Amino acid sequence: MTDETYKSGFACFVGRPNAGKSTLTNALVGSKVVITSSKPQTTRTVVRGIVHRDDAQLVLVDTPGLHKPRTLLGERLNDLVKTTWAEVDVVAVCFPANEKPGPGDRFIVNELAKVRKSVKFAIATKTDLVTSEQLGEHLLAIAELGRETGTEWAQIVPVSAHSGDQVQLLADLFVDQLPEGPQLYPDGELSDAPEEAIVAELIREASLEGVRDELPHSIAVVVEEMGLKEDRPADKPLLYIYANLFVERDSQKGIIIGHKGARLKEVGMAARKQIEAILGTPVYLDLRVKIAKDWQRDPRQLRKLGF
Ligand SMILES: Nc1nc2c(ncn2[C@@H]2O[C@H](COP(=O)(O)OP(=O)(O)OP(=O)(O)O)[C@@H](O)[C@H]2O)c(=O)[nH]1
Repeated sequence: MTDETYKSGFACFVGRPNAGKSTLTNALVGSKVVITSSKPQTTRTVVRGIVHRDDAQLVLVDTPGLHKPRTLLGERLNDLVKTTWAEVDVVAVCFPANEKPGPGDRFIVNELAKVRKSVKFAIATKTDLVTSEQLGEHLLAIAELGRETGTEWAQIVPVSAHSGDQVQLLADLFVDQLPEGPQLYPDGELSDAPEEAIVAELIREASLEGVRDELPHSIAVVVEEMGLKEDRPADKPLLYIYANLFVERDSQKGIIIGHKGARLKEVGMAARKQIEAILGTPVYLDLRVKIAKDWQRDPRQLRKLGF
């Protein structure tokens, strides 16, 4: 007799920027889709990807980075992160194997240690970038960080999202932690995000390319209108997207738009290519930059922008 118990639940990746969380999410989901939540600005709220298996469904939730809050947005984001940690079945901290665990990692692990009831995994990501000796040292450093902070790692797992090494094992270990439960999403669904949210996130990502340090949290994207153009033949559809990109200040507007609009044009093209690849339809993207003054500090504007 086979065991027919079906399991379902949630896991969430945390880690410093560039730790490899999104890439690992994609590797687990098995699709190059950018996976996002039901709200705009998803990497800052919650990002979900869904791993479908015969025996289980694993919903991956991504959270924004935790940081020292300086604005109302910063505070809300940190609260959101901790609420998520307490609600998921597993919290997995990603430590890139090619970088020594540092103060940033310690900060995250310390905060996580305060959330007592969650099951915690440590993941050594990007293992393809290091030798086995280096990986060994890295794993010891992770274990040590656990001891120092009073964090009990249920698993310490080395993986490479690029080569695929151990990705399957990681999925199995996640599933082991899930409770018995029903299928939460229909077969084949990769994300519960409405298309508008995916599109907004792709535009935001493209607009941050190369200016992340200058404008870390200052950009919000709202898709105002999206639909198939009506006057097109059925075999030549064109998706019309009208989106606003909000920045806080005039100077930021200049950065986004660039000299004679050159940068905005690049952003639009990069975003359009990504959107077309994911939605499978040619896209006409109408992108405008607007100023929503100090939106991060203004509760009304935050609500309007989806926070
Ligand atoms: N060699 C190698 N590079 C990787 C691997 N996983 C991710 N990367 C690279 O590391 C960089 C960061 O990866 P992301 O997945 O965007 O990292 P993240 O943690 O989601 O980053 P944030 O969104 O900034 O928090 C990208 O350039 C990836 O291509 C891996 O397994 N091997």
